[in-house]
Amino acid sequence: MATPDATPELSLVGSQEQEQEKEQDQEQEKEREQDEDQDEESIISLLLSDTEPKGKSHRAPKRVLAFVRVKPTAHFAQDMIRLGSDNKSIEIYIQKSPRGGAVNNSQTDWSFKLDGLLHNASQEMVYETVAKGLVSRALQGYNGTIMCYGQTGAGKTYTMTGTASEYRNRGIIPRAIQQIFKSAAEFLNIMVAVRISYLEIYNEALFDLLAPALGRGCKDNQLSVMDGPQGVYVKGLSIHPGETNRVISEHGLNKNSSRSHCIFTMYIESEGQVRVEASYINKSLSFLEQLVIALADPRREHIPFRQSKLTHVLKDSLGGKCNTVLVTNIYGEAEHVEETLSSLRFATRMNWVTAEPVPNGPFYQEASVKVLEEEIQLLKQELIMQGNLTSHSLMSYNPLTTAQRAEIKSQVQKYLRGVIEEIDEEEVESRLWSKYGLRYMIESGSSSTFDLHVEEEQEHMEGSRSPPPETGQDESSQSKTPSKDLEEEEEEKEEGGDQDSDEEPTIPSSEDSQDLRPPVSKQEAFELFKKESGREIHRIFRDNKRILIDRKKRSHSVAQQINSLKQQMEGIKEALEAHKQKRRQEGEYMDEKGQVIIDEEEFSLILKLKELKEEHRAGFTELQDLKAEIQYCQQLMDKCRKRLISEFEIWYNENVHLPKAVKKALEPGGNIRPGMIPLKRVMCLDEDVQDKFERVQETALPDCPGSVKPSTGPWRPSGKSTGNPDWSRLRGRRKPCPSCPSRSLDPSIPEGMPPQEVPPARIHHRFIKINSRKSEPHNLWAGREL
Ligand SMILES: Nc1ncnc2c1ncn2[C@@H]1O[C@H](COP(=O)(O)OP(=O)(O)OP(=O)(O)O)[C@@H](O)[C@H]1O
Repeated sequence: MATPDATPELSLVGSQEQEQEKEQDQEQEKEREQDEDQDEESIISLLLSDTEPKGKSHRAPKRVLAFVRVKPTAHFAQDMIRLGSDNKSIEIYIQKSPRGGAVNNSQTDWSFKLDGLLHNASQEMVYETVAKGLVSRALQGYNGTIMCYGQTGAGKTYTMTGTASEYRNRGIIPRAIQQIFKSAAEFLNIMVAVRISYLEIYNEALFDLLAPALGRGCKDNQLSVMDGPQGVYVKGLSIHPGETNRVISEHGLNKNSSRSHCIFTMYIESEGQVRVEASYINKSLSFLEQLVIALADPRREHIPFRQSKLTHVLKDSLGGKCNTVLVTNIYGEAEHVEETLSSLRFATRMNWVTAEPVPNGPFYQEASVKVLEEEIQLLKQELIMQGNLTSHSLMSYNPLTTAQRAEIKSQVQKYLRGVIEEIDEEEVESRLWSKYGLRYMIESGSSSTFDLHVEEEQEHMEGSRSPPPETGQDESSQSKTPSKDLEEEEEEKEEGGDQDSDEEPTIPSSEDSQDLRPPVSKQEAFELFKKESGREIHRIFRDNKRILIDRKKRSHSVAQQINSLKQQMEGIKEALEAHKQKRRQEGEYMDEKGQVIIDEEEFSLILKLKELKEEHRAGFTELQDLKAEIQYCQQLMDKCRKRLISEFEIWYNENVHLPKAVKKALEPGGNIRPGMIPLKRVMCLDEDVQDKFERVQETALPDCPGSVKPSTGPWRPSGKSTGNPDWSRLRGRRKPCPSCPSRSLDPSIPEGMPPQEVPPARIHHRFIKINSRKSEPHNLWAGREL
C-alpha cells in the first residue's frame, strides 16, 4: 500500500560494483538539481497543455517523461517500497545480504525521482496524466510515443489497452482514439483520417498483427525495418482505417505476449498529409536498456539503434523529433523488488533522454489554410466561368511567351495583308481587340441601351477615349453608379418605352475610322447582360455570393474563437488540477455534508471553466449552423451561376448573333418559328454585298444630313460572295431620317410611314466576325426573303 507519510529523501547509497554507474548518476543528479526546479514544471505543463509557452522555442530539448505505475496489490511491501508524498519520488530499501559479511557496503537504499507516480490510479487518471497532453500535441502536429515498460504481468497491457469487459477500464489506446476523433470533430472544415498499424516484434521477427493471413508463424511475412527520408518505417506493414477492436482482440492479447514487443501506431492525417504517428509500445525490453544508457549519456557518439529490430523501430521515438512518455509498470510486492529496482533504473535513465520535438504542421493553421484554399477554388471557378463565357476555355492567364507574341504578330500581319481571311486563335482575336482598341458594331434593332452601355463600358475600360455622349444626358448622369444607372434606365424604359434614337453617340462618322466597331466580345456582352436582362439573376447571384463569403468569414472567426476557448479551458483545467493535487497533499477539509471545501480561487476557476464551456458549446453550435448555411448558399450560387450562363447564352444569341429582321421574324406572330434557323449559322453581311450596299446607300442618300453613311475601314474580310442580293430591294432599305420621312431602310416598313411610327433601325452596324469557325456567307435579306 502507499506510504503517504514517508519523507521524500533524495539520496543514493551505492555498492562497489556499481561505483562507476553511481558517480555518473551523482553527477547527473547535481545537474538535475540545478535545472529541475525551473525546468520540470514547465516541461510537464508544456507537454500536458495544448499551447506553446510564449517566448520559448518549441525546439528546446525536452526530456522523455517517465511515470511509474504500481500494480494494485493487497500485499504492498511498505517496508521496501516507499512512495514520496510529492507523488514523484520512490525509494527502495533492500536489507543487507547476510552473505556480505561484517564489511558489507552493498547498496541498500535507492531513491528515484520521476515525473509522477501512479499508485491506485484509475485508468482515467493514468490517461489524463500520461497521455492526454501528448495526444493533444499530436493533434498540433507533433509525433508522440507512449511506452510501457516493465516486468511480465506488471500491467503493461492493462495500461495500454485495458480490459474489454468494462468500459471505464479501457486503456490508453482506446482513449487516445476517442480523444483524436473528438478533437477532429471540432474542426469541421478539416477532413481528418486516422489509420492504424499494429506491429509485433517476437524473437527479432516482425509480424503484422492487422494482416489476418500474415500473423505470427506465417512464412510469407516479409516485413523489414527501413530508414527512409521521412524516418524509420516498417516496409510491408499494413495500415488500416481506424477500426481496431476486432483485430486487436484476435491478435493483440496472445498468450506469449510477455516475450514480445507490440507497437500500435496511429497515423493522423488531415487532408491527405500524414501528420502524426503516435506509437504505443507495450512490452518489456532488453536492448532498449543499452540504447537508453547510450542516449542518456551526452558523451556517447554512437547510438546502437540498429542492434535490434525494436530499437531500430524506435529510432525516431527516442531522442528524435518526438514527444515520448514512458510508463514503467511495477509490482508492489516484496518478491518482485529486485525487478522493480531494475525497472526504476531504466525509468530514470529514460528520463534523461532528450528529444527535440518538431511539429509536422498544426491543425489550427491547417484550418486557415483550408479557408484560403476554398477561396482560391472559388476564384478559379469564377475564372473558368469567365473563360467559358468568352469562349476562352483554354485561355491562359499568364503573360504571352515570345513564341506566342511572334505568332500573333505574324497572324495579324497576314490578316492585314489579306493573306488569311480569319485569325484562328480566339485568344489572338481578343488580344487584337484590346490592343487596337477596336470596338464593335451590333446588328441590333431593338436595344439602343445596348450600344450605350457598350460605349460606357469602353469608356470605363479605356479611360474615356471616346467622345462624351451627346444624348442630352447631363454630367451627373454619367457619373452615376452602375446600379443606380440601371435603376433609372429601367424607369426610363417603363416611362418612355424604347428610346432608340439617332442622336446616340455610338453612331460613327464615316471619316473616323477609329470608330469602326468590330463585333462585341462575349465578355463585354456578358457585362452588359448582367446590367440588363440578366440583372435580376445577377443580383441574386451576387447576393448569394456575398452571403457565402460573409458566412465563410464568420465560420473562420468562430473556429478561431473555439480554438482559443479550448486553449483557455485547458489552461483552467490544469490550474484546477494543480489546486486539486495541492489540496490532496495538504489534506482536504469536508463540510458537514461530507463535501470537500475548496478555496475561493478554485471556486472562481470552476465558474470560469463553466462559462467557457458554455461559450464553447454555443460556438460549436454556431459553427455547425454556419457550415450548413455555407453548404446551402454554395448550392444556391451554383444554381444561379448555371442559370446566369444559360440565360446569357440565349440573350447573346438573340441580341448579338441574330439580325434584327430575323429577330422580328422570330417574334410571336413572325413568319419564322424559333428553331427554323439554326442560331449557329451566324448571319453576317457578305463583304462584297456590303460594299455594294454602302455604295448604293451613299448614292441614294447623298445630301441628307440626317442619314449616316456606313463606316469603312480596315476590317474587310475577303470572303467570296455567294449571296445573290436583290439590289432593287436594297435601295429601299435606308435608315429613316427625320428630314426624309418617306425613306425607310426597314423592308417591312412601307415608304412614307411617319418617322415616329418607324421601329428603331440601324444600318450603320456591320457584323464582322473573326473566329475559328467558318460562317457561311449569308445575308439578312436572303434570310428575309425565305
Ligand atoms: N492497474 C491494474 N488494475 C487492475 N488490474 C491490473 C492492473 N494492472 C494489471 N492488472 C491485471 O494484471 C494482469 C496482468 O497484467 P498485464 O497483462 O497487463 O501485464 P503485462 O505487463 O502486459 O504482462 P506481459 O508482459 O506478460 O504481457 C491482468 O489480468 C491485468 O488485468
